[in-house]
Amino acid sequence: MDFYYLPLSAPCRSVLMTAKALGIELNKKLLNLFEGEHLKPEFLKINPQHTIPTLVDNGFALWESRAIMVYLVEKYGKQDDPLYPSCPKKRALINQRLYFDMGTLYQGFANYFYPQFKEKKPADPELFKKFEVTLDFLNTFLSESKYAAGDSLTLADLALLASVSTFEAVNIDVSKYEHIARWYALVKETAPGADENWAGALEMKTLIPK
Ligand SMILES: N[C@@H](CCC(=O)N[C@@H](CS)C(=O)NCC(=O)O)C(=O)O
Repeated sequence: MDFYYLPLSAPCRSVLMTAKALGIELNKKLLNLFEGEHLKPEFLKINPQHTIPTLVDNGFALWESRAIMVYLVEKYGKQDDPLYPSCPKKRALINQRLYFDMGTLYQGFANYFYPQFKEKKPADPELFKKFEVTLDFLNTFLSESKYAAGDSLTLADLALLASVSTFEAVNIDVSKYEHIARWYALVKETAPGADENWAGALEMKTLIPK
């Protein structure tokens, strides 16, 4: 399976951790966004939306990290795999966390951080406050269970771990959020592929404005 990615990208890292958890070997292909490789015709043929991560499984191309994660478990995981169990309620909770991670938490971070490195704008305290509201939500979710969506590690933890590692790498302190801090210490040590995730997250430091 070809996997187009960059280590610093949080969505790419969550797929890498999923593959690791499932014991899948990916044929990793670095795609350098900073050099515009994602806009070349050969990549646009695979993914017209030109985003990474992108997976190509025997001619079947898929992008959107959380869709890739779910595909990998459904195609290559165990029956009723604990990463994404078949019980509709358990699955629904995992999906809720995945959509929250994409549309609220990471979006809140991106709204605050991206203008600083993309447009060289100063940090906006109002946008930071809005981002903190999303961290409060995550803290509340994590006060209810050991892992992000119940008593065991699921895809929700892998996606959220990739995001929170990115925050830590760019010096956003989550230690004041009691439940995030407890959960983060746990998954950062124990999630499959956590080391590779952290090594990639550290590359985000290159984007911190000087
Ligand atoms: N929601 C998408 C986000 C993908 C995304 O925006 N990836 C960035 C890198 S982290 C990218 O490919 N940017 C290049 C572009 O959008 O042209 C996912 O989770 O896969």
